[in-house]
Amino acid sequence: MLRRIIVFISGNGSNLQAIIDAIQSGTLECKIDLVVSSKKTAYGLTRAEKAGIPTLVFPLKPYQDAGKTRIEYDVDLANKVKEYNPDLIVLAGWMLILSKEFINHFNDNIINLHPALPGQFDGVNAIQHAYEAFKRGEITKTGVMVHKVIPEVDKGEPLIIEEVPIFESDTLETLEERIHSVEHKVIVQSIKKFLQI
Ligand SMILES: Nc1nc2c(c(=O)[nH]1)N[C@@H](CN(C=O)c1ccc(C(=O)N[C@@H](CCC(=O)O)C(=O)O)cc1)CN2
Ligand SMILES: NCC(=O)N[C@@H]1O[C@H](COP(=O)([O-])[O-])[C@@H](O)[C@H]1O
Repeated sequence: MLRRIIVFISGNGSNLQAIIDAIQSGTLECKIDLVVSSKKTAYGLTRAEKAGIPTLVFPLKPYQDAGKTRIEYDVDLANKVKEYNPDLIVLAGWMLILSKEFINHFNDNIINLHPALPGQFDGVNAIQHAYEAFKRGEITKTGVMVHKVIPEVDKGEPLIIEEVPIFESDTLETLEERIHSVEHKVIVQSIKKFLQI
């Protein structure tokens, strides 16, 4: 029986595309049941639609505008996602912190892709922070990890960690390109490892 995943995005979706491509090439034997986006403008939604994958746009702003809480948002999102009973939820550029009220519905079956080494640059803009730290002479390398999702942001147990070198000749753009290339490989490896497929 094919294992079923749901992919969460908020933007470009190049990592979603890497998963789609791996499935279509037969490298990854699973099915994307749904792509969830926190942004209606996310290009990843176009990628999903082109691949025939159902999408759910679930922005936070209507909740904020209605004076509702992040918990209410998370509970409603969890109830929608639970209907699919996924084997795994993959956060691939999902830019919202999920509360325990969401996480606890899915029995630790949530993983997140983060463009930094464990404990190096948690949160948003990790690649930029790494580049600036390199320019200050504070680090010589960065990396990519996929980790289990727990309430503490980017503190979950890593599944895969891959170091990424930074060169003196790098610009932020060349470093971003190198990191994204590693991400597209690691995200597929992590799904295979987690699902043991
Ligand atoms: N409970 C968890 N939720 C999420 C995790 C996690 O490890 N535990 N990983 C993140 C992904 N992520 C880094 O890898 C990350 C994304 C976004 C933020 C953040 O500060 N978001 C702000 C909004 C920022 C914005 O709108 O630009 C927020 O949620 O208020 C931190 C880390 C996904 N969720
Ligand atoms: N803290 C989470 C975070 O920074 N995630 C990062 O968002 C990008 C999404 O790219 P994509 O939309 O092209 O897949 C990726 O670089 C991913 O590591």
